[in-house]
Amino acid sequence: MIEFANQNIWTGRFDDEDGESGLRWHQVIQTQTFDNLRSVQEPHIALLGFRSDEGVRRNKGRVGAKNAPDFIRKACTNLPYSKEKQIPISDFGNVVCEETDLESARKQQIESVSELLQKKYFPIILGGGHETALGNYLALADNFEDIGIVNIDAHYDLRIPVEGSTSGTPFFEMAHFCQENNREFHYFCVGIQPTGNTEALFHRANELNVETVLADEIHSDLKQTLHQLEKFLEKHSVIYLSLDLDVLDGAFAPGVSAPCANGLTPFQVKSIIQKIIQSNKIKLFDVVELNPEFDQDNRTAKLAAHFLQEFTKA
Ligand SMILES: N=CN[C@@H](CCC(=O)O)C(=O)O
Ligand SMILES: [Mn+2]
Ligand SMILES: [Mn+2]
Repeated sequence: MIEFANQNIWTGRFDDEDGESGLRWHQVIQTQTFDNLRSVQEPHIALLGFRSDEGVRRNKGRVGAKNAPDFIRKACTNLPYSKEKQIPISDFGNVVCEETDLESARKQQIESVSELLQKKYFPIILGGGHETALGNYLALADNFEDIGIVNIDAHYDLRIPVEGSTSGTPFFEMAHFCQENNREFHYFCVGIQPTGNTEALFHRANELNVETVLADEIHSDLKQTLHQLEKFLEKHSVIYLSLDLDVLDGAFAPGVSAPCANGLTPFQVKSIIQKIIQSNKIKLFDVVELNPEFDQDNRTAKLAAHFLQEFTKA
């Protein structure tokens, strides 16, 4: 089910005395539906929420991520916006997971994201638990061949879907899809915590040729990480970027299902994101695992907004 974009979310402070240079997101965002959607000729962001935490529930996590998309929008509403230096943003509302029917919501998600890609939008998908990632990847795979996956996450999310798809299985399911469809699986996972992944997960990552950067490696040499990332970016024509907010230290990002010890700083995450944007190859970004119920002063949602601002730069 698709829930129409709600213009009432996009309200905030007005600085009319400053004219155009005082603009904020809520003054420029356009709400849109998929009816008669036309292709865009210039770079244009399409925000789409994925209101689901069914994957988190199935993965025995702390539910609440289904309400994240509107909290992220709220955190974006007062961000400054320059018509000259930023690209247009449209809000397409939310794909909604009804009750436990993640599979139907995913079908809708693949259709909607695929349409946005075909109409040349840059989709930014607001999760949702990390189950959000699978539909995004499958939509990309419908439209592009050589996809490099970058996941900024404390966890590999390479669990075997024993009882169906969960927030812990999406990258395993992508690998499985690739095997079934004779495609290559290229997965670069950055921010991994040895305390957050069992030996089985490290082993699976190794078997699937996953390129891993540990959180500690970033703490000791961010430049080296960016260099390693650059080499991965060079090898692929299309990049899919997923950001699981639990990669950030729990002190910065308490509003997640599984808060992180020894996690990354906002600056480290932003540097990684900037490097990926500079490649000009990114076709889709998702930000997942915000759980507003555990957030403090909306600081995790504000971090998500802080990172989203990077993608709007022309
Ligand atoms: N999205 C994935 N989450 C982690 C959760 C870990 C935890 O609950 O501690 C995982 O499955 O590995
Ligand atoms: Mn995680
Ligand atoms: Mn994850």
